[in-house]
Amino acid sequence: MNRELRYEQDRVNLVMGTISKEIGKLETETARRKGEVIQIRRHFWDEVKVNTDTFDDYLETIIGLRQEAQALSVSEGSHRHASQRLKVLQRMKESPYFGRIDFTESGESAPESFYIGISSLTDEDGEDFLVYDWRAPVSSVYYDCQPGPAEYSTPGGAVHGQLDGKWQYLIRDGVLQSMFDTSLTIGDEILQEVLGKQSDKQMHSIVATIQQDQNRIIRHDHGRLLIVHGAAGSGKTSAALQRIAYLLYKYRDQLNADQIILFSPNTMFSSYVSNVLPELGEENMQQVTFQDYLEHRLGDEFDVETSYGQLESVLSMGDADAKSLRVQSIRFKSAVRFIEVIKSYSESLESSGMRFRDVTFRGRPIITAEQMAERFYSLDPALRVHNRLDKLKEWLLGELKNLQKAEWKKPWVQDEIELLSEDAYHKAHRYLAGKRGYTKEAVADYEMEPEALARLVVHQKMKPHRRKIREYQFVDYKAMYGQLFEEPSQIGRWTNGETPVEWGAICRMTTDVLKAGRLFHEDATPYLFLKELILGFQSNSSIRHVVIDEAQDYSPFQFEFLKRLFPSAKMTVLGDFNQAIYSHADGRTDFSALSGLYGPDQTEVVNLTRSYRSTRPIIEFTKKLIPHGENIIPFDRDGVWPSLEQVGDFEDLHSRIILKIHELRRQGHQSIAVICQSAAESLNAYRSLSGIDGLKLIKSGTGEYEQGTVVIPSYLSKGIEFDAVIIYNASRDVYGDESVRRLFYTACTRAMHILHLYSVGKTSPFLEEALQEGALQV
Ligand SMILES: Nc1ncnc2c1ncn2[C@@H]1O[C@H](COP(=O)(O)OP(=O)(O)OP(=O)(O)O)[C@@H](O)[C@H]1O
Repeated sequence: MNRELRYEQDRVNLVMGTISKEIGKLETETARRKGEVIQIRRHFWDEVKVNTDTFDDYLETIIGLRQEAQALSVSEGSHRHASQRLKVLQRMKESPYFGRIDFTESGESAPESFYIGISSLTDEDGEDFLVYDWRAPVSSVYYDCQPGPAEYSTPGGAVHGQLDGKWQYLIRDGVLQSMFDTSLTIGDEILQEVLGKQSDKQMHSIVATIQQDQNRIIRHDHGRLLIVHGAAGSGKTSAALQRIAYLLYKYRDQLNADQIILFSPNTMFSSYVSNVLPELGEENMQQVTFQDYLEHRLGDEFDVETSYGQLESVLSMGDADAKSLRVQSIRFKSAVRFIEVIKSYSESLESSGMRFRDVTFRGRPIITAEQMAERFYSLDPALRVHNRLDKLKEWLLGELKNLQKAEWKKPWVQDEIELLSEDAYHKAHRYLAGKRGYTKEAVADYEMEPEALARLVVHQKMKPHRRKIREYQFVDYKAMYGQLFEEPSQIGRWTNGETPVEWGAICRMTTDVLKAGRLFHEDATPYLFLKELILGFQSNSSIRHVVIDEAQDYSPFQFEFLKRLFPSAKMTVLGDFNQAIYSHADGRTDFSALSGLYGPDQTEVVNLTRSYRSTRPIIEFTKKLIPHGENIIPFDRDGVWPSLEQVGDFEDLHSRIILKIHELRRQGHQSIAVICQSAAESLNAYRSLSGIDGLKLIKSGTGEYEQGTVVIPSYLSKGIEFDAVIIYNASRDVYGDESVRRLFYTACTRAMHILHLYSVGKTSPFLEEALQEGALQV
């Protein structure tokens, strides 16, 4: 070992010693805190005297409860904090840092060395930093600068100086394996090693090898909207997660993980990425799918088609006319123009067209929809729709009260009283006694008046009606959305006379589906949007950052909706239009439709063109599947070229796939995916290949990504990666239509090390260029 390495190893030893001591202290601390939490939980009620006899007793009880809850929350918080720090230190024990910069600040005569790791560490006195957190201001120099003049920003202003050198360390279990002068490019050697590994069940953080353009995304900190358009495998998801960790660090006094929300394509993806933040000692942000949100908001009203359901339906349509109609419907209803239609339509409701539902009581309408419409339009037209609805609501509640007065003498009330259970009777007695001022002890003295009981019975009977009115269930949103499609020519009012091609047929199709109680996926957001415009938006102001991954799959309509839903949030949008798999994105190649969302001053676009996931030969091949693929730059990792086997029939196909999987397993590949176009094709493939041991079928409901050998539909493989990918049938029959090119590209770009394609019969035209240019072995 040369002198320099020995010096560095000694330093590693010193840092490791400090880490071990801190771990020791923290282990004692976490055990103590844990004991404290258990103790408080166990004796929670012992410490609180529950007494509600008098108001003062009641108040004392509440105060006692609150104090105990506070003590519990403080102890739990300290325990959580200590455990998180412990986890980080345990990771640092394997590798305390990964980088170093030698930086001479202007005015200083000698450089200072800054060692960079996943978290900060000071010496035992807490005075000197042994390791700087990768998110500390000075660490940006490591990711951003080349030797020479350099600067970094701090809350107190920019710090200028000279970067004298930049080093990378590979430390395993406290032993320095190697160090590289990485002054010019960060991490080629270490990146090679990281990327050459087998894929994992879960995504990992990339702190040690963040690249300069990715760092721009991570540290971006101005404007409301950051758009990242990047090639498959360029690190969009990774950068987004690192960005969240960065924001949590930078704004640790003002921001917590609950105020950040990540929109994922599906729950399997959510589980796949859920490890990155905890690995860095941060709590996970909230994760949701747009589909879950739709289901949550609309599931009670409709059978809502999922995005995958929509995709499957388009993929499986044999009738070309029906398919074209559906695709046109999807495109029109997802576009910016339709947002304007819905807005104008909702404005038009101010003067006419509001639809209501009869309020019925005991099976007969007591206030009809027509009466409500009449009342609504008799209100001051200067009032906004939702204000008029408020007034209508008050009127309805008043009407209900009047009705209550009229009802109590009716015979049905006596019938109900006779049918009251003993328990219900006693409850009513207690309740009325309380209202008459009888104390608990004197309840038995109260003699219930029959009239009071009758009124109470009617009041109770009307409870659900009052609730429905308070929830505005008297507004018939369904009818109002349906009304938009009742008379096809009316849309011209809101589109300057232009009517979309086939609009009449789209209207008929939509009306039929709505009548059947279903809602097409493309109608779900517009429907919700209309509902919110009518009633006022239900927004969530506590969310400060919204991160949308696989954003090419969201329609402009959905973005507009999300913007209104989270009015106080900044948005980070990550996507790749070459992987846009839904019909609404056809023809779109970038996020320009989003430029109007917050305006150009608030919007920044970053392009990532370097791709890391796959070996160079795989990227060279996949580049040839898409327009302008030549712009994608592969990270130079060697590997075998993708290969293609044409087979005569499915029997032959299955026996070859089985042999291939055995071969791949023998070579040590642990995650192998047989990627099919659709769910239907996946099911067939799975049944035919079920002899392979441990084979799993991934379906749209699969919640957790399990590693191994899987059969998976192309659209579900988004965002995930596999050591080896087998394209089940890259034939003209399956991938012949231009509309599935992006789906095909998405499937092929999932491969890290090996990509093998089969084709039953004629091959897909998407492969022609690759075949001609020798980027695919046959
Ligand atoms: N700077 C980096 N250092 C190490 N690994 C990286 C880096 N950038 C990306 N990777 C790796 O490349 C792979 C692809 O990254 P990621 O999934 O974030 O890309 P993506 O752009 O979201 O891909 P896609 O759009 O295809 O889903 C992952 O294995 C990730 O760990």
